Amino acid sequence: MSDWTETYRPTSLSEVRGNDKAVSKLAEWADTWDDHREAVIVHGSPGIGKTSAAHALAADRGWETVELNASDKRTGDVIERFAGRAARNATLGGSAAGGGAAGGDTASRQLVIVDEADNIHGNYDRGGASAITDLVKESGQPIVLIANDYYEMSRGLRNACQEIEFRDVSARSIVPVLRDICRREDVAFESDALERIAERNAGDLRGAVNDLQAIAEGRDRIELADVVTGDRDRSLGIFPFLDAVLKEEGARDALESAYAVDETPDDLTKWIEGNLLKVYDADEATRAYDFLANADVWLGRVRATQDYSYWRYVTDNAAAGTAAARDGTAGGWTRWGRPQFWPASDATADAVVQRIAAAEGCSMATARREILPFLAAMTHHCSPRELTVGMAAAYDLDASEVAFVTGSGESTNKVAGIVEDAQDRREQLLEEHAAGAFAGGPDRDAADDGDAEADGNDEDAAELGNVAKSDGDSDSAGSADSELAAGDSSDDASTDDASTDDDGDDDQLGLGDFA
Ligand SMILES: Nc1ncnc2c1ncn2[C@@H]1O[C@H](COP(=O)(O)OP(=O)(O)OP(=O)(O)O)[C@@H](O)[C@H]1O
Repeated sequence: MSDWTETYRPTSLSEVRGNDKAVSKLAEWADTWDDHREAVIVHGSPGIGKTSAAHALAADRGWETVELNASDKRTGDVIERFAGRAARNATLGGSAAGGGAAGGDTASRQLVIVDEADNIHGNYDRGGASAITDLVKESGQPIVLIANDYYEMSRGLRNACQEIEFRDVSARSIVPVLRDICRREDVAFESDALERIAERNAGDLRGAVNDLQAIAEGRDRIELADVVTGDRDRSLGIFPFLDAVLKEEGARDALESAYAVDETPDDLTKWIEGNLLKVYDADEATRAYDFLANADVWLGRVRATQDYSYWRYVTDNAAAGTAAARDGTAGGWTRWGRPQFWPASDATADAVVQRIAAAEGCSMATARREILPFLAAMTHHCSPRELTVGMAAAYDLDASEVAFVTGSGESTNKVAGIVEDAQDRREQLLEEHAAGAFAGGPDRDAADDGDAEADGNDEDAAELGNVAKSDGDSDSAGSADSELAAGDSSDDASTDDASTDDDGDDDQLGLGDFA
């Protein structure tokens, strides 16, 4: 049987269900392209017809299409070749014509469709999102950028484009599509059954069509009972599973859902752990982490004994426990992400782990397994910001590394601002630190006041930031060091602050310095 989502893909804009306003905006964008020459970002949840609408638009206008995937590194080059400067006077087929760019012969235009455009950052390796923004601005052909998450795209790119939001397709609009397919496939149906399929796919038309096809296989009539049984029988995808455990189901149902997913308990545990904080509040997460810790203990036992019967306790804790830790249910659509620490060979992960291990004096394995997950949980999506800045400063993380730990988009302003502040923080601390060690700069006064904040020896340097020492000790240590510092600094302390900047003693700093 061919894939029904392909067989019944809309071939004209008039066949795209729901989103009438968005569809007419898209048509208007295309028809006025010669006047504005801007790209458009079409965004919304998966499976609601964004890509189909772009193709249908081209078909209606008689335009060729070029479909590119933003997560493919070559996409930037391809856009540059076909839609960038070079395309000003030539069409994709190579004909230097009055087509596309020159206006007039719009029939020979090509519509460039860039899928997963919210993944553009980090994957386009020649200048990142800003380079692609330039290409989009200068494009000689209309470009449709398709994205799930509009705000994952850089502000520059967003500003350079028009925006059209596609909303989830209501169950009411999904049912007629399913009905139509049943008629064309000669499958009889009970209306309740189609309604049930539409409802359980909550706005995702592609999901509904896929479900319909799975249930219709081997049947010439679909009844409600088939759909309900199908609910239990079908192997559950990981995203519906996460919906079930983290948002919708109680412990028992969540456990059954876990059995229906085609993933091993250790992978399931990672998926749950990696996505928990997207929906759980602090209290729920605290309870859930207890269960996940138990799951981890049982995973350890499986590894140690190779007795896979223990897996059931992993699933009990990870699925049923985590579901039980939730206070209520949640709705809406959540962008579930792959667990962050799977690619053990990932270069960014390795760089971060190395930096943590060096700073904390622990092994890479400890940094990877025991520290990194905590940092990720504490700074999820860069919140709280102060702590994230502290972490970035402590381990000298760049934007890709902050993005990796926090799960935020690398090219977002949020991450860029944090990296900048972290850099300032490092410089400031080094300056303060150096000033204390040599008592040269403005901090000299503080040292003289007996604050003892500027103790320059290594031991205390490691504690810098927690240096609110008790008075007893600090007085003598402080004055002794102040004298030493004064002596040391006699050569250069009278010069301006800059002389104290570059001591190169940043290896003395630890996380405590920044948090
Ligand atoms: N609004 C719609 N009208 C008619 N069919 C639709 C609609 N939305 C989705 N479909 C069906 O689902 C399939 C997938 O839709 P499409 O690829 O356009 O979704 P999408 O929103 O681009 O998803 P993604 O963000 O995952 O790329 C289509 O081939 C079609 O069969």
